[in-house]
Amino acid sequence: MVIKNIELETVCGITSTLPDNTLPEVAFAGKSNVGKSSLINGLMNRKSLARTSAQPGKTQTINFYNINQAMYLVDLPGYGYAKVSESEKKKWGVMIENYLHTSKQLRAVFLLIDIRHDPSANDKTMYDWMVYQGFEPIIIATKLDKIKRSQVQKNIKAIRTGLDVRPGTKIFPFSAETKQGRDEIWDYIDSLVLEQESDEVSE
Ligand SMILES: Nc1nc2c(ncn2[C@@H]2O[C@H](COP(=O)(O)OP(=O)(O)OP(=O)(O)O)[C@@H](O)[C@H]2O)c(=O)[nH]1
Ligand SMILES: [Mg+2]
Repeated sequence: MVIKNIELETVCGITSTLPDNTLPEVAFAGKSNVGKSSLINGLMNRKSLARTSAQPGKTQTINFYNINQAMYLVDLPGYGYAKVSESEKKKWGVMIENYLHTSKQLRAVFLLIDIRHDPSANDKTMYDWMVYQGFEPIIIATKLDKIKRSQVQKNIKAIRTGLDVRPGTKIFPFSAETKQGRDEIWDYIDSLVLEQESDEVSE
């Protein structure tokens, strides 16, 4: 995707109505601080359009970035952030699940896992829930720059095992620091969006 034009078009809080978008969407889920907003900045070639923070719990709304008037990248709040109250956590959970459940334009869900750590129980619950909802989650192993190159395959295997992913599940390693993995992720997103365009032509 050659980025020509980006707009943060919609920001949805807990009580907002979700937009009735007509363009395809791809969404990025994962625990707080895993690097969702940083990945979206990396994909958009922007330093800080999506706000990021070393403190978990930065993104508290669902943010829709319109790319080239062709599609949306959707930044979700993280789960598993200990400092948020139980009731707040529940509301965020409901907001995320409601979006994933009801969006008509969602073409793919990416689940981000920190490449340094085995997936947590929350990660596994999220993965299983997505599969149960009929998604084929694509995994992005984030913070690739934080481990040695010789560790990469071993850690990716640990993510595969920890989530017990379905055979054939794609796992893309990515670093927001070096942008390694960016082109592969865009190629994959492009293939999803272009698929829809060719469907429209043939209809
Ligand atoms: N070294 C390194 N740091 C990263 C990478 N991706 C994210 N970070 C850092 O990790 C922290 C969290 O990144 P965010 O992008 O805000 O994470 P998030 O998943 O959006 O977090 P919430 O919005 O709180 O759910 C920030 O300090 C980032 O700079 C990466 O690939 N490499
Ligand atoms: Mg964020």
